[in-house]
This record gives sequence, structure tokens and C-alpha cells, in this order.
Amino acid sequence: MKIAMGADHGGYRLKDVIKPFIEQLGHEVIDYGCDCSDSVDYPDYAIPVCDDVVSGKADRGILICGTGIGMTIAANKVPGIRCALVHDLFSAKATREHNDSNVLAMGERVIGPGVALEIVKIWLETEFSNGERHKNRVGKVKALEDKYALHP
Ligand SMILES: O=C(CO)[C@H](O)[C@H](O)[C@H](O)COP(=O)(O)O
Repeated sequence: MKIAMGADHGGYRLKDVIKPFIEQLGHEVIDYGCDCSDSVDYPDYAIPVCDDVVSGKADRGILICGTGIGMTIAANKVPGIRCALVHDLFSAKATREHNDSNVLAMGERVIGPGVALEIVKIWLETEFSNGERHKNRVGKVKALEDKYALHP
């Protein structure tokens, strides 16, 4: 798969640990930065990743900031994005099976690299469930994008 990645200054160190790990798993990474501790704004890094996922340039996205919360809020403003904030292994599997999440967010100030790498592996390798109830619920979430869409 092609995985788009982005981080702010609170998450770039974890991004730089996860990136080679994803490549070792056989995936291609599109890295939108950032790459140093200079203070930046998380929406500027969330949006290019989400744009790639929505357009199909990337299959999935991974976003990292200090808590993962800012990235999650920004990502879920983009129609077509289902971004899950995950800091445990159970949720990594469940959000793929139940929510068909296409973007994963994590907080470098919340979890260590060991857990983060396990989360990434599970999240990349778990398929969306075929269960009708999950498809129905994701469909209702998609319908919200039309209901609350801004009109030009
Ligand atoms: O958006 C966040 C918090 O919800 C991210 O964790 C940011 O990385 C964090 O706010 C950055 O904080 P800083 O004090 O500017 O380093």
C-alpha cells in the first residue's frame, strides 16, 4: 500500500521511527514532514495527508502530533476521512474492523515507539469487517458529510 504520513513538531520523532518500519513491511511512504522541532501547526500537515487519501494517491494515512488529538480533529473535517485516534492494540484492530478508518492518529507524548509500531502493524493488516451492521453505520457517517456540507 501507499501510506501518506504527516507530523507536527510534537510528533516528527515518532514519525521517523514508524516510517522505516512501514517500508520494511513492504509499503511505500509519502512523507509530508515535518522533520524538526521548530514549532508548526498540525492542520498544515494533516490536510496534505488527507487529500492524498481522498484522491486515491495514498491508500491510508498516518498522522502524529503531541497527543494525536489536533491531527484527529483536523483530519475528520475532510469529507471521506475516517480518522481514528489510537493508543492501544485493541482499538487498532477494532477501528479497522468496525469503522473502516482510513487515517490513524497517534500522540508521541502519549505512547512509546514500541506500542506505536505494534499499533501500526495491526492497523495496516486488519481488514474492514463484512458485517452488515458496520457497513450500515459507516454509511450513516458518510451521509452526515452531505447533510452538513457547506454550500457554495
Ligand atoms: O494538537 C495537539 C494537542 O491536541 C498536539 O498535541 C500538538 O502537537 C500540541 O498542541 C503542540 O503543543 P506545543 O505546546 O505547541 O508544542
